[in-house]
Amino acid sequence: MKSLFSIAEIRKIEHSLAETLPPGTLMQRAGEAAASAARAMLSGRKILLLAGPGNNGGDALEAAAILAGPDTDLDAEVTVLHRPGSAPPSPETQKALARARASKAHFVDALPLGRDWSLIVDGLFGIGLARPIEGDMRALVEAINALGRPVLALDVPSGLDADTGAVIGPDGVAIQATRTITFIGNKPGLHTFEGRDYAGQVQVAPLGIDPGQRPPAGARLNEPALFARHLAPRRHNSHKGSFGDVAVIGGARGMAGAPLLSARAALFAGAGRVFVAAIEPVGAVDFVHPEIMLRDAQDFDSGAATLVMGPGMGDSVTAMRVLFKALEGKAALVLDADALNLIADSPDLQGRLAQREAPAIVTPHPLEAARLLGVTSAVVQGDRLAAARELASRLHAVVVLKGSGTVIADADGAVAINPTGNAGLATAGSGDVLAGICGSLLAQGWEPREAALGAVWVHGAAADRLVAHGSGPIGLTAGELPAAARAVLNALAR
Ligand SMILES: NC(=O)C1=CN([C@@H]2O[C@H](COP(=O)(O)OP(=O)(O)OC[C@H]3O[C@@H](n4cnc5c(N)ncnc54)[C@H](OP(=O)(O)O)[C@@H]3O)[C@@H](O)[C@H]2O)[C@@H](O)CC1
Ligand SMILES: Nc1ncnc2c1ncn2[C@@H]1O[C@H](COP(=O)(O)OP(=O)(O)O)[C@@H](O)[C@H]1O
Ligand SMILES: [K+]
Repeated sequence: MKSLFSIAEIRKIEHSLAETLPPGTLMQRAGEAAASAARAMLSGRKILLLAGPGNNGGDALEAAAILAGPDTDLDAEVTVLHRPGSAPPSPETQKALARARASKAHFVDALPLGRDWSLIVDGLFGIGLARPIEGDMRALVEAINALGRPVLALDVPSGLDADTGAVIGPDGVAIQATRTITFIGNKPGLHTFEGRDYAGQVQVAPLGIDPGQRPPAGARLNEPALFARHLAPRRHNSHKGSFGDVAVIGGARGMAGAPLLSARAALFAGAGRVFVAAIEPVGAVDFVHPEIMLRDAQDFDSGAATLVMGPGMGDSVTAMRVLFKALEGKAALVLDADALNLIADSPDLQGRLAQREAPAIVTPHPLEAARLLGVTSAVVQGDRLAAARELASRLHAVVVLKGSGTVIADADGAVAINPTGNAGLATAGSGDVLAGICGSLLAQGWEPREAALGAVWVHGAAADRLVAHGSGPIGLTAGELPAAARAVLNALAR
């Protein structure tokens, strides 16, 4: 189980362990794990360890004591830049400091210039940082980032909020790590918002704590195990009616492409029949995918189809009317883009959505989520997990809050962060494709939460696959995603 622990949850675990383990045990184990991670990353001889005033600094000092200690076989120059605080360090940090001082590690007070570090270990601040990094420390962080050398962050890149993935501000800075070794359990902030960029590769060091001993975490990473039960191979004796109908409603004037992208994605993700009901119809057939049936939204009878509403839908009276009709009806819904903006403007529509019985998945990007919550997008991004949870509970729907490290939340408060995908997805239309995949999986009978988890995972993996084959991240187009998503889904089903 890929649990993600909040800082409060980690502190609780730490307190309960403190009653059974001899003092300093966890810091020693953290130092050992850090030292072996450093050795695995090292190519060269010069290691610089940054040790801050708290226990994160203690971890770095333990690591230095091991790397430069009497038992080491490492042929390396170990330098420690220690920045004590005004308050005395914890007893375990004091012990670590004494051990590091007694080793062959060389202590410096300022960043030595002109040294070509093979590896920098960041033990400035961990989960105890509660205000922006300022003054000398800020200058140090900026100088380290400017060196562009490999950096191993201990627990969390210094300056990053392990709960939210935001750089702690206002006007804060954070260490740009190549790899992060995080202690006891994985943390949400390493996987969403700015976290993925600052943390680099994330490795968990459980410090000898049996995962079964940890209390359940409030969040987790998305993975195929969460939706695998829907991935059974198709029965031979099946027909198009076995895989559901999807109707994409959108396409105002000048926006005809958006619903077509959703529809193609729905088709490639396996829906039996796919319609586009356009607000402003532009043609009788999609010549690239004539499988898609084109209709006029004004008089379209969607029957039992799953509705994907919003791509390029606009805010016309017709758009409003079809949205209202859909909210009145019993169809499973995916609400995206303009459908969300219309709902954000109308407390009545929000109430109707919250009171519906049928499944609904809403897929806002941060600005759409902000409009729905009546806050700014900076507030949403400042705590993406909280925003997604709040929206799911208000709308009584599964919420997919898009962006780097997409957050999936349901009305029961369960939250997952998606690990697949890359910046190639930052291109027009990729959200339309995601909405289409969500609708397709819903139409095929997936439970809403699993449909959202599956769609987001597959959508991101499709982009990763395209990048692996050289079609991105630069210049990746949304139109390439459906075929790649189909390949990912079939590989999973096999
Ligand atoms: N949890 C566990 O079980 C384990 C935890 N372990 C490790 O402990 C880490 C947590 O340690 P921690 O609580 O001592 O906090 P930490 O991140 O070192 O920073 C706090 C220090 O920074 C200071 N300070 C704060 N803000 C500042 C600022 N802007 N500018 C300047 N100073 C600032 C603050 O001082 P003060 O706020 O009092 O001024 C205090 O001195 C955790 O991430 C992990 O690495 C491991 O040993 C294994 C087991
Ligand atoms: N940097 C990124 N890393 C991972 N996924 C991203 C990134 N940027 C965008 N995405 C994904 O791309 C899609 C963009 O959707 P959206 O913003 O609605 O775009 P559009 O409206 O143009 O289709 C979402 O699924 C989002 O999660
Ligand atoms: K750190």
